[in-house]
Amino acid sequence: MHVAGEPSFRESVDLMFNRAVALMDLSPGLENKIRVCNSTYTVRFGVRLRGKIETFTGYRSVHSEHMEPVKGGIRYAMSVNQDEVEALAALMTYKCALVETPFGGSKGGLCIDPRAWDEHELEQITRRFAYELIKRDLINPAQNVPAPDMGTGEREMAWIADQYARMNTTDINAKACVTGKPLSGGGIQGRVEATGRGVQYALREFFRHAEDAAKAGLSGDLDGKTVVVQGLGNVGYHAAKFLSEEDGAKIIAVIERDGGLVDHDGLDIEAIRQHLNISGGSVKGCPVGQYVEHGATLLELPCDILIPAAMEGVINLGNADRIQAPLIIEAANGPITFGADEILRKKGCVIIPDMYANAGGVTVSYFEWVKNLSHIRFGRMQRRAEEARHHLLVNELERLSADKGLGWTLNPGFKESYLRGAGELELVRSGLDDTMRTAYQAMREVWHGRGDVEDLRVAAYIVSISRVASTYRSKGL
Ligand SMILES: NC(=O)c1ccc[n+]([C@@H]2O[C@H](COP(=O)([O-])OP(=O)(O)OC[C@H]3O[C@@H](n4cnc5c(N)ncnc54)[C@H](O)[C@@H]3O)[C@@H](O)[C@H]2O)c1
Repeated sequence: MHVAGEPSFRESVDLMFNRAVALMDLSPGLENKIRVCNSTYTVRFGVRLRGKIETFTGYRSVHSEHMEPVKGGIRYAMSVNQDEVEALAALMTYKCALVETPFGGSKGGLCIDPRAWDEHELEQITRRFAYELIKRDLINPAQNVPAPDMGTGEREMAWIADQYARMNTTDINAKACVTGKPLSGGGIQGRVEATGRGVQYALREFFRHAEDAAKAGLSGDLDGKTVVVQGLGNVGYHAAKFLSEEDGAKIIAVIERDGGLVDHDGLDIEAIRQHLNISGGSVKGCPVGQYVEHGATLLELPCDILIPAAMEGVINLGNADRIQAPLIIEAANGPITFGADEILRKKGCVIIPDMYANAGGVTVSYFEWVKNLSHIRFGRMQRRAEEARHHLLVNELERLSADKGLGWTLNPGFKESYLRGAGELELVRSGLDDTMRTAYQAMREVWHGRGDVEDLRVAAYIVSISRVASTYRSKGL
């Protein structure tokens, strides 16, 4: 969503980057090297469908290869364009650096309305798109590893993995070419809900710091907090479900494409999701809550926490001054434009930035990638011999990483659970929780520790950019 007169999504990301580097001591050359997108491949391919040839346009951007493989989702939407894909790829670079997953940043997209095609047609289109990217090493376990994003999920990732395996029959690591796969196809437990789970863990961590919550005029924990969620897709649904079912938060409004639902006593998220499944994604006619036709106006509802979890640019110069939430957590990528960010900051609104807030997805994708490369199942160990093998593997991974200067570090929570022989889901959750806490601490130290950093977004950029810069300094360009 782009409002006339505002910078594009990519320009908005660059302007936010510039705010941070203005407070850092980087050479202009290195600063520019980190900011720019390394490459964007555009592909136009034809597929014979419904008796005629349809031409589709897709992209895969690689923002930074300071670490490889590069990582980032593939989005299916009619609004996909080069500017958007490059902005999202840049955010992936900063996100991976912030949560210390050893990846560079990438992103892909296909201009398509996935709802306009049947499943077998989508499979044909996805396999052809994947073929174009695979043959150029833009999907590859060692170089470029996609994942789901808006409009794609486990199903599309399974098709991509299978397409890669067919084209690379001798690659023993083929499964690691993409993450977010179904469990039966080499996926990992907890990946589907990982981004929403990460939003929950991020909010829990925020409220653990009374001083931070006080900056938004809030206190206590999540219990009883009123929440508005935009987008009840993968990220928004899981975040809303976990916050309401496990933390006692009250979801008072949900905003979807064709309207919104309001109930000041709290909405039943599971019931809305069931309605969306039956109605094909429409909230109209939902027996839960009161229907509001112009859903976007609900972003302006008084509430404690606003969670935009749909798409970029939804909080912009057109509505920023009417937003009343004192705390916004960017579950979507780029939901607040550069101009709106400034207005909200001046009003005292605290924003938990996208590169941190939605990093749960890439964090668990990292675990899935490690699982695929290790070729052993994760989870509770039955026999001591097997346990010993796992100990060896963890130690070996770390030794290899140190020897080759790869900079891989196994996150401590993940390693501890792994060595204890915990179940796979426990392993994933504890690793994710640990990651979200550690990354928050890193941002917080910069936010509170320096007199010139006024918000969490700039703090997050400073942490990320410093890490990317130090990789370049140690390895060379
Ligand atoms: N899926 C992931 O693991 C992941 C990870 C990190 C970030 N993200 C980001 O989160 C956001 C959502 O991704 P997702 O995977 O949940 O997508 P999704 O396709 O599963 O869900 C998106 C939801 O938003 C709704 N929506 C779209 N446009 C809207 C609008 N203008 N107003 C209200 N609702 C609208 C859709 O109907 C859908 O229900 C994107 O910005 C994506 O880049 C996703």
